[in-house]
Amino acid sequence: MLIATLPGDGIGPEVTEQAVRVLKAVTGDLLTFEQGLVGGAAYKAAGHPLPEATLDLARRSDAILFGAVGDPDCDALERHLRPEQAILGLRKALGLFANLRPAKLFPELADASALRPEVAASIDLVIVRETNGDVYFGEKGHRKTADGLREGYDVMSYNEAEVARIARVGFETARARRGKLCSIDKANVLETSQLWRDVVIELSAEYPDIELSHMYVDNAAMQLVRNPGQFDVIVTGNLFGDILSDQASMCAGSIGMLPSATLNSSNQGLYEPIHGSAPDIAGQGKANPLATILSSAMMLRYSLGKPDEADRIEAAVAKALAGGARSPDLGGTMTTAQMGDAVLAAL
Ligand SMILES: NC(=O)C1=CN([C@@H]2O[C@H](COP(=O)(O)OP(=O)(O)OC[C@H]3O[C@@H](n4cnc5c(N)ncnc54)[C@H](O)[C@@H]3O)[C@@H](O)[C@H]2O)C=CC1
Ligand SMILES: CC(C)CC(=O)C(=O)O
Ligand SMILES: [Mg+2]
Repeated sequence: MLIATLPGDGIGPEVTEQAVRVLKAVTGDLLTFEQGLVGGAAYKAAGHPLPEATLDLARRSDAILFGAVGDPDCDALERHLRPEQAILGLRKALGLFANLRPAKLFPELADASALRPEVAASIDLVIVRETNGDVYFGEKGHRKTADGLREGYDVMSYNEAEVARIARVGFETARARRGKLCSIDKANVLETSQLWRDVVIELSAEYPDIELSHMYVDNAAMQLVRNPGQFDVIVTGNLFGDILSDQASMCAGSIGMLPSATLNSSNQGLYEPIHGSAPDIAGQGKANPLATILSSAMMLRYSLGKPDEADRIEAAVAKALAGGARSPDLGGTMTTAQMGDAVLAAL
């Protein structure tokens, strides 16, 4: 099976390297890895953040292991040449619309959570975030107002098919877990959200066994830190899911701990940590690779049909943490490679 590895920028290559080591240890010679250029690294080498060769590799692969993109050197480029367009472009080109972001506290990390340990202990949820639409993909630009003021705009929209498609993933995910789905929107203000809520309610007729609730996103941000244990599965749009998942990560100890899978309708998937390229710590061996290692476990489970190997990796991460493995974000001093070593030793 072919795995496209797209390390990208900043800490992306550092964390991806550790995940590849773990994948190789668990799968022997089952997987073939082919590396592609993406993000700022691709722009600098080939003049585009998502070169055709990388897109072709991604299309040919059985699954994609993605690091992160984003480079301060590229922040002044025209929007379509910026590194971040690579991840948006891959999600769109491959129809990767269902971004699953599980957030669960490893008990050993209760002290690393920003929440009191007894509150943090309850977090065990999955954010199902739509990643093919919303304000990220709407018409955008700069214009002048009638008064001659500069104005930026980004159009937010979802059509009913897009909402139903992701809502179905939310209902199915809830059915495989504790049976609770919370749809998060801003229907009190946004028409996009009103349609979102209407469609989710219509679809709920097919899922009478699922306990459906709705919450405005501002309240959801508050409830996530007040009592994260109330959530089982959250389904939400691209923008709200992006923000709420970073918040959920800190409830679970660190942004360096949260993995993700982004699936299309044929279960091809892109697997990446939820964090970005972290230029503030890049090149220093300080990045926590566990989110990427846990993403590789999701890859084995969702795209490669290897649930036992996925379990093995997750158990090894738990064992490494129980044995005291801690990178700086978790209050320790271990380097990125030493964290990888600890997981390998625990396999
Ligand atoms: N999917 C992607 O490729 C994403 C790319 N980005 C891009 O990444 C760049 C940096 O964005 P930021 O807003 O700073 O978000 P970020 O997620 O890269 O970093 C936020 C903070 O978390 C820390 N952090 C992140 N991952 C960590 C890890 N594995 N271990 C320890 N600490 C970690 C960073 O050091 C930083 O202090 C930007 O160019 C942004 O556009 C941001 C989010 C996702
Ligand atoms: C760079 C962004 C487009 C992506 C992001 O923040 C995310 O997917 O979490
Ligand atoms: Mg994000």
